[in-house]
Amino acid sequence: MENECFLLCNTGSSSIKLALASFEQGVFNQVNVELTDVGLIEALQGFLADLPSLSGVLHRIVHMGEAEEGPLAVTASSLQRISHWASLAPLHNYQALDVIEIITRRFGDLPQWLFSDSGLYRNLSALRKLVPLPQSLSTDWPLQRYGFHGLAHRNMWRQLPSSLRAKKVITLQLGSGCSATAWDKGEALENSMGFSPLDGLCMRSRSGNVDPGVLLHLLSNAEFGVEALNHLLTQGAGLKGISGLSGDMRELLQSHDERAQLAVDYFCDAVTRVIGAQMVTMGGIDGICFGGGVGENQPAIRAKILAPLLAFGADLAPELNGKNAAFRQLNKTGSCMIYLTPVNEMQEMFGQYTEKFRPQR
Ligand SMILES: Nc1ncnc2c1ncn2[C@@H]1O[C@H](COP(=O)(O)OP(=O)(O)O)[C@@H](O)[C@H]1O
Ligand SMILES: CC(=O)OP(=O)(O)O
Ligand SMILES: [Mg+2]
Repeated sequence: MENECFLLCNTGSSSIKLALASFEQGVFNQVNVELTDVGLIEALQGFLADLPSLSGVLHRIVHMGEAEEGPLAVTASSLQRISHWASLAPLHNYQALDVIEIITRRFGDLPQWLFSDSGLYRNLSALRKLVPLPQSLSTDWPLQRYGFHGLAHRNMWRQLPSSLRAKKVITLQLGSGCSATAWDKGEALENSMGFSPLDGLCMRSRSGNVDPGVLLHLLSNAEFGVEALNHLLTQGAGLKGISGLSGDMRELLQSHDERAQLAVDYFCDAVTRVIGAQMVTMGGIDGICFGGGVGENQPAIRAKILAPLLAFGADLAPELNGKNAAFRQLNKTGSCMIYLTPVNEMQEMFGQYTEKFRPQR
């Protein structure tokens, strides 16, 4: 039926995004609720209070190991899969399970569909999957790199002109969680997150890369157990940990505190370095895309990240790099195209759903 309506749910680490969608209108009525102001359940129940009749519910799930991108039906076994990976994505999978449970209680056996954020990377090369440890150490949670933000990265890449999609591109999702994906001819070659969404770039409250020696040192203190370390790396590190002030880039940019400025510098440097590493392993770069709450809204951060990359053809045009967060090209010259690609994971989910299930007319 053409006038079906779907509910879309995206539980991020700092926000829940909810929307409706139909085949005629696409995604509409999207609300983004920052979970600092309101709790997850309150936000969801507020949205559920006044809904048209639904034909299905679509969920973004951050860690599903090497499951396909989606849509995957919600069944006992797919729910078990979300639980299985939850300890590696504690800011995401548990909340998504809560959302699915609330919806199941409210709507009974209304079809629900999952879209895996790690699915984009299920076919990485053996080299890119490698974690340099004996593989026999863990069988239930294979010690390898996965990668996340697949929906966001695919959505950014999709917005590019087809000539650029056929080349070497890096997409940057800089939000609460942050990651970079290297694309060559439409294939995702790697993501800066690895075994878990803690890896790679410095984030709002997640550490990104840390010398494992630091972690061993912290654990050698008898009063500092695994739980405390997990809390530190997921909720007390990154921008928040460095600044001691806040993980929110808006607050750091307004602050004159030295630690806040250092946190911003560290964040930008980490992104520049990852672009550098991905560019070199791809053997060049033709385009860079900025997305996510920080990437879309902060021209100064984009400029700081790209400044060292001028020598590699990334020539950001200051007059195009303004506050307006709409899709556009940000360079006029230079061999590396620069784009602002506002991320819409909801559109990506609904697009994938539509491709598979829209009745043929
Ligand atoms: N105008 C802005 N300037 C800088 N940072 C912002 C702005 N708006 C949002 N953010 C940051 O982006 C994050 C939200 O980005 P988003 O991509 O929606 O992230 P997520 O999906 O990870 O919650 C917030 O946590 C906030 O720190
Ligand atoms: C994977 C991840 O970190 O997601 P988010 O940025 O939505 O928290
Ligand atoms: Mg997100």
